[in-house]
Amino acid sequence: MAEQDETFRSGFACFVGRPNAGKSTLTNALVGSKVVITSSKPQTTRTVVRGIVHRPDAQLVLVDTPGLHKPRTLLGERLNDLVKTTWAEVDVVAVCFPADEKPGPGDRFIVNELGKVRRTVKIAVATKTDKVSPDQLAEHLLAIAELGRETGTDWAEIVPVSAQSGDQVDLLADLLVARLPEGPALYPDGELSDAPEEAIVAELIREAALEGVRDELPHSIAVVVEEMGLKEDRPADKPLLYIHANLYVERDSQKGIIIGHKGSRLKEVGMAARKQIEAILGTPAYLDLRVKIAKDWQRDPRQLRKLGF
Ligand SMILES: Nc1nc2c(ncn2[C@@H]2O[C@H](COP(=O)(O)OP(=O)(O)OP(=O)(O)O)[C@@H](O)[C@H]2O)c(=O)[nH]1
Repeated sequence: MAEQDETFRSGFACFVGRPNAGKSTLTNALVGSKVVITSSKPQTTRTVVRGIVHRPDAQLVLVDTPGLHKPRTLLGERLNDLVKTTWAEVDVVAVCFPADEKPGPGDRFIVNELGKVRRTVKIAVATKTDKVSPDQLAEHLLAIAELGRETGTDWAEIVPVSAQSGDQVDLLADLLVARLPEGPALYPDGELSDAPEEAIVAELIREAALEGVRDELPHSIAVVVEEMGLKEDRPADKPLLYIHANLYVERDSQKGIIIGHKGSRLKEVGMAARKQIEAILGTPAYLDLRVKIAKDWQRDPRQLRKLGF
């Protein structure tokens, strides 16, 4: 009997490519009707969740990064550093090369920079394949492979797709999902439009806190983001997002589980949550996490309101 693979995967991918490469259209094609655009304040976030692909076997979160530019100023350089930080934190980066245009210097620059981010899986996507003949497409795929060789970039896959006709879009989804780590869904299923960033941050902290202790603390945990904003004393090119969040449990014993020996577990929770938050919001973050006891909050309407339920 064939064994069924019941692994659930979740993680982050981003599309990069020169302007007009077809990134947005492809995102929409992958996400389908379930488009989720989280509202975000441009001054606090540099990465935006563009869409979430919900599948029975996986959740793929597509994030946006600002365009990478040839740096002409120090600020430009710092911005590019931020892009690279995001690239390093997502699980897979897909570079889009429109099939109706030859890869050029702009593409080379992006691929070169991406090549410096060693760990992240890179996939090349030949977009807009409906616009070219099979021969032209073959030539295009060879040019992408060649660009990979010249820049020392190891393409995990080279996939031709047409977001317009839908051709190979499912295959691309499969290939992206295959590169995600095993893990639970990061967002609730279904519509999540305009989820405020605070709610996303709270959910990520909650997930991190429950990791590994789900049996001991089934639902007795709530997270409230008390304060969140860019620190004002930072230079514009070195933003730091300050987040103060309270983690509420019901009992003293639960507090002990969350905090761990000499605070070791809480430290891990904070680090794991911070990494996810930074990957989603694209800004380095400082997370001030405190554990509090809200006795029997699950049964107390006043407490529940305070906790945002
Ligand atoms: N024929 C065809 N056109 C496409 C396809 N994908 C995108 N386009 C068109 O190409 C143009 C650019 O597509 P976008 O998805 O906006 O490209 P983008 O990379 O997000 O562009 P920027 O936001 O400028 O970076 C639009 O006019 C799309 O309609 C495709 O698969 N086939």
